Amino acid sequence: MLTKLPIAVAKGDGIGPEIMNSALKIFQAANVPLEYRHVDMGKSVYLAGRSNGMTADAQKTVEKLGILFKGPMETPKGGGVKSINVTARKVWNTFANKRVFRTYPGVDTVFSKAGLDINLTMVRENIEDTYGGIEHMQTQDVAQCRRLITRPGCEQVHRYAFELAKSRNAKRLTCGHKANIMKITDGLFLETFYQVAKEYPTVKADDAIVDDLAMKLVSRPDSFDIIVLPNLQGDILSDLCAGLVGGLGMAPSSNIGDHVSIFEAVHGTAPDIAGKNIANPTALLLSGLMMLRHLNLAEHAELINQALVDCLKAGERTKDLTPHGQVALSTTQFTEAIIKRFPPKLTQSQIQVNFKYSAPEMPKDHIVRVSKPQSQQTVGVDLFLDVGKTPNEVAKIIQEQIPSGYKLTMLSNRGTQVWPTSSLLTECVNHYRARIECTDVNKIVSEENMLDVAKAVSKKLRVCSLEMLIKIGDKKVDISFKVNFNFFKKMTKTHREISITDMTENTEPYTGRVGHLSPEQAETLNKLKEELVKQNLFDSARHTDQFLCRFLRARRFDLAKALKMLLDYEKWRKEFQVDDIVKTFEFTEYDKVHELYPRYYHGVDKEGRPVYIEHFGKLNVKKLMEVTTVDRVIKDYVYQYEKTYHYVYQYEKTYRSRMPACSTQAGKYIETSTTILDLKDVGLMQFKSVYSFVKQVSQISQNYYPESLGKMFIINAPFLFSSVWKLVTPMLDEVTVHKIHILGSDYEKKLLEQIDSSHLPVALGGSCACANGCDRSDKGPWNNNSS
Ligand SMILES: NC(=O)C1=CN([C@@H]2O[C@H](COP(=O)(O)OP(=O)(O)OC[C@H]3O[C@@H](n4cnc5c(N)ncnc54)[C@H](OP(=O)(O)O)[C@@H]3O)[C@@H](O)[C@H]2O)C=CC1
Ligand SMILES: O=C(O)CCC(=O)C(=O)O
Repeated sequence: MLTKLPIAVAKGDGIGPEIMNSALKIFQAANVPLEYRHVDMGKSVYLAGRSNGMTADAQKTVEKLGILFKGPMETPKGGGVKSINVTARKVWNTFANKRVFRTYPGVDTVFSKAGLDINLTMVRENIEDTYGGIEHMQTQDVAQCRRLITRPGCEQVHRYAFELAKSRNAKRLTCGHKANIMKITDGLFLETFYQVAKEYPTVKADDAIVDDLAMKLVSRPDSFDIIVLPNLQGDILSDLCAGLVGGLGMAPSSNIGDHVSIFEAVHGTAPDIAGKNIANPTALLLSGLMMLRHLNLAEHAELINQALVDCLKAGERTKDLTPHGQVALSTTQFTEAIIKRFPPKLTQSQIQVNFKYSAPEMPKDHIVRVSKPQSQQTVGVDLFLDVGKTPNEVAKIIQEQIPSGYKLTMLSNRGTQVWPTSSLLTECVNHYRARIECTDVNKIVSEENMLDVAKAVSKKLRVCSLEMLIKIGDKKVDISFKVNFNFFKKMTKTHREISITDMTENTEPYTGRVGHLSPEQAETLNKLKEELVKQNLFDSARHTDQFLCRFLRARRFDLAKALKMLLDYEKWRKEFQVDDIVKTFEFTEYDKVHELYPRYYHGVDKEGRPVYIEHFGKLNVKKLMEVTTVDRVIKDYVYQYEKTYHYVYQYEKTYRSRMPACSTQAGKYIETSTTILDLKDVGLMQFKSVYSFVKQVSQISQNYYPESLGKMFIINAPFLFSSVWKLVTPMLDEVTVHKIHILGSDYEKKLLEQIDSSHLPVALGGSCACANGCDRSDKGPWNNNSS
C-alpha cells in the first residue's frame, strides 16, 4: 500500500522559491502524504541552453509521475526563448486550465465591502490560440501571428467544463468568445460549445461576447458561475477576476490533462517583490489544495484551507492584502501563522489516506485527434504578397500574371477589402491578400493548380505565404463558397474574408442580427436553412444569413411563419419574374412618372444608410395612370429594391448595389435605408387616393423586402395626419414606432440631426445641389459620386 505519493515539484523563478517553500512547509506540517521530487525547470535551465526550459530528467520525471506542483517561471518579453509555462502546458497536453476566484473572509475588496460574495470558476482553453506562438515577419513592416483553434481542442475543453458544471450543479456555464469578429476561429469555439451542450441537457449553457463579459464580470460578478474561454481571452479575464477577489496573490489554478496535470498560481514571478520575503503564498497554496483534492486528499485540503481562512479572518495577512498603515506579515510569518492554526487531526496524522490516483501510462505513440473525415475540395487560393503599390496597380499585375481559367476576386490589406470596391481612406501597407478563384465555380481544382497560380504571380510579386481555400463537406450540395457557412455542419469554408456579408450593421438594435443571435435564434436560422435545403430551394447567393434574418425578425423568429413568408416570397419572385426584371426592365416612361411622383435615392445618412426620398405633392393617381400602370410602378419598385438590397446582382458593371457600397464606405454592415416621405402640398381630397395607391405599392416592401427600414421621416405632415398617427401607434410594435418620426413643416433640424447637410437636398433644408437636380443624380457611394 502506497504511504506517500511521489509528485514532481519545480520551484520556479522570482518569488517562486519563496512561495513554494511556504506551501511545502505547510504541507509538511500537515503531514500531507506526498513525496516531492524536485525537477530542474525555469530560467536557469534555458540560460544553460535548453530552450524548452526543462532538463531531460525533469521531463522524464513529470511524465512518469503525472503531477507537477509548479512555481512561476520567467519569460523574456519580445525576443528570446518561448514561455516555459506555456510550453509545459502544451507539451503535456493540459488542455483545460481551471482557475478559481473566491471571496475570502478578511480580504477586503469593493465587493466584499458591499456584502457580495464572489465564487467564479474560469476554464481556460490551455494549449491553442495565439499561444501556439506561430509568428512570422511577412514583410519588413508586417508581423503575423497564426491563431489555430481546433475542433478536438475545443471539444476537450468544453467537455471538461460541462462535466465540471454538471458535477457541481452549477447555476450557469457561459462560453466567452469574440465570434462576432473572429467568425471562423472563435466561431468554431462557440459552435463546438453548443454541440457539446447537447450532451448535457441539465446544464444551463449560454454565451457572451468577451468584451461585454469583461464589463459584466466587473459590474455583476455574482451573476456568473463557470466561464469557459479561449486561451488568450481566458488569460486576460482571469487576471481581471483575480482583481475582483483581492489580487493575484489569491488566484489559484490547475492545468488538467489526461496524463499530466500541473498545479500553479495564476500569477507570475512578480520580479518587483522577489527575494523580499513579502510575496503572498496563498495563490500557490490554494493551487496545492486543488492538487490535494485531485489526488483524493480532500480532507487535508479542507483542514489546511480552514487554517488559512482563520488567519485571514483574524487579519493575519501578507502586504498585498494589508490596508495601508497596518502591519503585514512576511511570507514566512504568514506561513507559520497558518501552521499554528492547524487542528491536531492534521498535525498528528489522524486522517485516513485513500489515494485514488495512479500515475498515467505513457501512450505508445502520439495521439492524433481528427473528427469524422469529410470530403474536401480546393476552390481557390489566398496569396499574401509583399508589395507596396496601390490596390489598382497590384490588381493589374496579378491579372496579367494569372493563367486563364482563374480570376482575381478580391484584394484586401490588413483584412479590409481594397479591390474591387474600397474607400480611398483605407490606408495600405506592403502586405496584400489576393484571393484567386476559378472562373468556373463548379470546376474541381487541385492544390498543384493553385501552386501554379502562385508560381505565375511570383514572377512579378514576392509571395510571402499562401492559404488554400477549401470547401469542406458534401460536394453534392450545390453551394458556392460565397455563402456564409457558419451554420452548415456539413460545409465549412476554412478561409474567408471578413466581407460585407460577415459584418453586422451596428446602427440598429442588435438583437436578431447576425453576430448577435441568441442560441435559440441561431438554431432557428439553421432550421430555416435546413428547410430550404430540404425543399431544394436554397440559393447560396441570395440566402445569406443576413437576408434570412430579415425574414426571421419580421416574424419574430417564429420558424413556421418566417418559412411561410420566405416561401411566399420565393413563389412571388418566380411568378413576378424578378430575375428578368432586374436584367431587362426599362422604365421608359420614367420622366413622365417622375414629374408626378418623384422618388429617388440620394446620399447617405450619418450612420451610413442610403437615403430614400418620395414627394407626394404632385401625385395625382388618375394622371399617373394615364402615363403608366400600377404593375409597371411596382416593377420599378422591385427593380430599385433589387439594386439596393441584393448584393449579388451586379449585372451592370458600372453600377454597384447600394447596400454593399454603403457598407464598404461605412466600414460596417448596412442593410436598411432612411426614408423621407414628403407630404408637402398633399391636400385632404387627394389624400385618400394617394394613401390607397401607396399602400398597394408598399405591400411589396412589407411582404418581400422586410426589415429594410432603418428610419422614416414623414415630413410636412398635416395636423390631421399627426392626430391619426397617434391613434395608429398603439397598434404598431414598439420597434417600428421608434423608427418613424412624424414631423410638420419645421422638420429641418430633425432631418439634419440624421443626415449631414451635404447629403440633404437644398429643397429639404440641406446644402446639396446636384448639377442635374438631386432627384435625378442618384448620388451615393454606389455611384462613386458621394462627395
Ligand atoms: N504561470 C506562470 O509561471 C506565469 C509567469 N509569468 C511570468 O512572470 C513574469 C512577471 O510577469 P508580470 O507581468 O510582472 O506578472 P506577475 O503575475 O508576476 O506580477 C504582477 C504583479 O502582481 C503582484 N503579485 C503577483 N503575484 C503576487 C504574490 N504572490 N504576492 C503579492 N503580489 C503579487 C505584484 O504586484 P505589486 O506591484 O503590487 O507588487 C506583481 O508585480 C514574466 O516573465 C511573465 O512572463 C506571468 C504569468 C504567469
Ligand atoms: O508564461 C508566461 O510567461 C506568461 C503566461 C501567462 O501569462 C499565462 O498564460 O498564464
